[in-house]
Amino acid sequence: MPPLTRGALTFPSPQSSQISPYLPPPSLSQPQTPIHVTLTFATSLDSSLSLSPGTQTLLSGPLSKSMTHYLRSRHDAILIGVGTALADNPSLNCRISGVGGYGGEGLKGQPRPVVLDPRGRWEVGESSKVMQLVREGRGRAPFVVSRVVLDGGRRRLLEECGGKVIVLPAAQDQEERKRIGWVDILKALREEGIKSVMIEGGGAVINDLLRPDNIRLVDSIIITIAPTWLGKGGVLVCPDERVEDGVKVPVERLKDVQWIPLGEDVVLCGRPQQS
Ligand SMILES: NC(=O)c1ccc[n+]([C@@H]2O[C@H](COP(=O)([O-])OP(=O)(O)OC[C@H]3O[C@@H](n4cnc5c(N)ncnc54)[C@H](O)[C@@H]3O)[C@@H](O)[C@H]2O)c1
Ligand SMILES: Nc1nc(=O)c(N)c(NC[C@H](O)[C@H](O)[C@H](O)COP(=O)(O)O)[nH]1
Repeated sequence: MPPLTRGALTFPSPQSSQISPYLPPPSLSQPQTPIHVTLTFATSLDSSLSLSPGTQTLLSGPLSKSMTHYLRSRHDAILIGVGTALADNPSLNCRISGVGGYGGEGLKGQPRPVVLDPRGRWEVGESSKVMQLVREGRGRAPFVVSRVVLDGGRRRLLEECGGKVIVLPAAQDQEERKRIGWVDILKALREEGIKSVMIEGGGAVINDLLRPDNIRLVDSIIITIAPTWLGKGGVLVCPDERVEDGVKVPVERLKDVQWIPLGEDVVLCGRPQQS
């Protein structure tokens, strides 16, 4: 057991064993289709991710927060939408004791941050926590997935520290041309050597992944439910309704379900029926 380092977290092994079956195996020899995807987020009892768009709301208690960092240690990459990058200025590193920067060697165990930013809205600058952690040797440089080539300044800043911009075309077969297809996004990550990704949100990203044509790409879903209501006006997890032959049907129901109490929160693990 490495010595506890400043800010390092631990996650108890009884709970990590319960969650492990939903995570990518430690060495993914068989390429997944195209990679292992875990969708994970924290929600209130009224299905809100935050009090309002553009604000960060702490929902997870200390134990479920540690779980998130355990999940981060078990994936090659963490992906968020640009709305979350702008609202939260997140660190997107792993702070579990024993990973690189937290008692471990180099950047071992640190996931690659990926920001889905189709129009290049994220300012990758000195004030970004992700970049501060890169400088401190406590996190990897981010990849930005975009439809546009970022300006030279931002591109250089990213590339100098090992990050990059991945430019992908807009989706062809979806009604919203602003989107990038998830198959294309996952394939591009696979080409970068990433075999597993945890997708942390926010609302637009989660609701997009819950569409019938996208949910089949998700291997596992791990949701922290906090004992609080945030009220109207929050950022909701509420995908578009699903209609088949003119009749409304459930969007999705999970299989292989487990409920794991973690402090005052409960964590729901499951797999989509269609994955
Ligand atoms: N509780 C949690 O676990 C949690 C997790 C993440 C974020 N949040 C909260 O969610 C809020 C942000 O959510 P949001 O919905 O505003 O933003 P978001 O993070 O979902 O980002 C939305 C943006 O992502 C891009 N995007 C999404 N899908 C895309 C696709 N298929 N192709 C191309 N681009 C795509 C678009 O630019 C879109 O505007 C914040 O308040 C944040 O604090 C909470
Ligand atoms: N598990 C979880 N519980 C929460 O209560 C909450 N607000 C988030 N939000 C997820 C989102 O991705 C945030 O941006 C990161 O949780 C910021 O966390 P870091 O700075 O990277 O530790 N996630």
